[in-house]
Amino acid sequence: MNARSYASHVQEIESFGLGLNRGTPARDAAVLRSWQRCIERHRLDPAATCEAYIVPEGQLRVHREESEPLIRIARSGLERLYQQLAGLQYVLLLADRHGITVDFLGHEGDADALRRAGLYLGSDWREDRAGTCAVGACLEGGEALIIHQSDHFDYTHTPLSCTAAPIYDHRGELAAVLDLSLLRSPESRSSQSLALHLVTSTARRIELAHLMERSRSDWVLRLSRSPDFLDVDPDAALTLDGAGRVRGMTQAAARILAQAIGLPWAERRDLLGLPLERFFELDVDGLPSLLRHRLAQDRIVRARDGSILFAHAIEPQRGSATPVRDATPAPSATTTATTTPVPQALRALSAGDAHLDALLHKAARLAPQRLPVMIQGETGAGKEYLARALHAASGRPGPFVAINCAAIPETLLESELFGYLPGTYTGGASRGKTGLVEAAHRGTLFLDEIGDMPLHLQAKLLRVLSESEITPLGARQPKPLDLRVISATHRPLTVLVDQGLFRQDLLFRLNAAQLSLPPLRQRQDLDALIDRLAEAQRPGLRPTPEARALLRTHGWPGNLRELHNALCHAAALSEGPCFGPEHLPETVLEASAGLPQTVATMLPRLPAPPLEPPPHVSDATDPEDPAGPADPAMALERLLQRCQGNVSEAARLLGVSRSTIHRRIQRLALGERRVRWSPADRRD
Ligand SMILES: Nc1ncnc2c1ncn2[C@@H]1O[C@H](COP(=O)(O)OP(=O)(O)OP(=O)(O)O)[C@@H](O)[C@H]1O
Repeated sequence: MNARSYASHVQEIESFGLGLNRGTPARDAAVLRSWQRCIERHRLDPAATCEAYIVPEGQLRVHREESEPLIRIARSGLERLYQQLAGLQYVLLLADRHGITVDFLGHEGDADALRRAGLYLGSDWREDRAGTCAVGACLEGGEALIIHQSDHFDYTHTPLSCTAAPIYDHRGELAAVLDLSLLRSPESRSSQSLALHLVTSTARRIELAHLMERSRSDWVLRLSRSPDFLDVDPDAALTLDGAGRVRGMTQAAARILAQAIGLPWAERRDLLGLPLERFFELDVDGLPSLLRHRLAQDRIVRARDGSILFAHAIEPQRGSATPVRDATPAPSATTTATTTPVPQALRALSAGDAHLDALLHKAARLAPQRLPVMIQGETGAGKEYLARALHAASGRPGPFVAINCAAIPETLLESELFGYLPGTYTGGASRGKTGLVEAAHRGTLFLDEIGDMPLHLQAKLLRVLSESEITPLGARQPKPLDLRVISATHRPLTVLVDQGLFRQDLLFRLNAAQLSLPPLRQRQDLDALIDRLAEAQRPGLRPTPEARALLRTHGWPGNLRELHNALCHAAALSEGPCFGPEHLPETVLEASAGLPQTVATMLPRLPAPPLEPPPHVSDATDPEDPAGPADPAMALERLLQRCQGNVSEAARLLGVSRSTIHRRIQRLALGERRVRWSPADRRD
């Protein structure tokens, strides 16, 4: 500790406490308010220093469980923000309303330093414990702010620069704080202005996503000061019941409503239940005129305080008369007096299919246990989604690490899985490498396509699982490991066991519990799924009756992946609130051949599909055939499109194995990355 700067830090705060330098222009007003609270309300001593505090694991689990719906919704926003800042050493924390970090993204290479500094899962940043800090001060003041270096009250935290924004729930209650922190930062406080902007806009988007998710049976009114990004990234949103009364709002919407009627911000909860016409020259009957079929610049509303806004109304979802879900479970896949409650992460996977709901009840009971689970299902049926939801519902503090055993070349699989010490390999990383198995310590290891794992690695994996410890290549001492394993396969593993290609003892260990996902063609919730996935593409987007008829008729060999792709296609080609048959991919349109004449005549004409693949199909689409298209990535992509993303079908056409196709996908960087881990997961 640098004695001089420690002394001057303490002296500045003590002088402030004595009223000697109040109003100093060098400090932001929010910082001074927090210092004052620390001294007068929390009775903290600036001379006392205290290391960051990480709550015990059991306590963290309770906090994560309580925040689970928010964590799930916030996660993609967090990941996008983290990617935007890649390489800048920022750490992202999501803290709950009690100041406990319930989600975290940071570079695992710095894990020890981050944990010591409190930039870690479970860290407690309440102001009355940690003194002035971004999370604590944001929770107290309810405003976005920067707490830069010596703004911190406790000298221990003065190397950090932290920027935080509040996340409010639909009732206007402060629900969480999003924080962007740096272990080491430039001297100038203004260097964090961009971080302030990013963290504020991400918090706004999380609030919007949260509101949208819980408002399926309500009208949604989105508002912006300018028409430019109104339909894609509005400033604010509120939800209204059938009588036009306010049921929910984002923070920005609460500010607009409060300002419109001159209500102080502190009384924002009183906005709920008031009719739309109290705030605007508009009532519920006027909402249809604000649907997206009109140009954004023509959708103008005037607030009662005279301000002008641009608006976008979204109708309640048809057939979704279900009351709003919050912590309240939906009628299916949910709670009864006698069954385990189904956590939101799992509930989100079903749109009302009875078979799937039963499976999700079983999954909810399995989630908190360490029992290995085997997920079976056709390609694209959502095995990895289910594994992620099991992890989210497990409360395990470590990361979710997914490995596709078919996608990693056999020669690399061992080092990827188990890691190695420095100097083990010529050409290996000089610092050695942490394997993916170890990276999943205290979290969940998802082994996709487990049937493709070579026999000698099966033996090694079995040892790791039986002994709960791992010995990286080149190491003498094993390291203890706390792992939950979920595996998935579309192959009949018992047949592989009979053929001597899969170890029976490993199979017994991996499938202690089984979950079999139904293929999409057997699900009863297809209609609701179509609406949900279309909504995710573009709010309000729906199929025309003809397009819906086609989507219902299609056999969906590529399951949810294929449905997702079809709706991306439809969203990309259509404009306005509806998409028709002409916006669907050809593979779906081909189903029109089997439709009743009345529907078939409404469809666009297509060239007749060939009954057999043309004889040159394997040449023309083989990405490695010199006679094929010049761009192997394009050829492989075309082949996969033709097979609706069905890797088995593509492999059959090319006469190669599924793993070969997976390897080519990876080498040519097509589609999703098949080996994934959260940025926080790697320890090398
Ligand atoms: N519950 C879901 N809701 C929305 N989309 C989903 C869902 N499950 C899966 N998808 C879509 O399907 C795609 C494939 O999902 P996932 O990777 O979980 O399938 P899989 O069964 O593991 O596939 P594979 O066997 O090919 O590895 C996802 O990227 C997503 O687009």
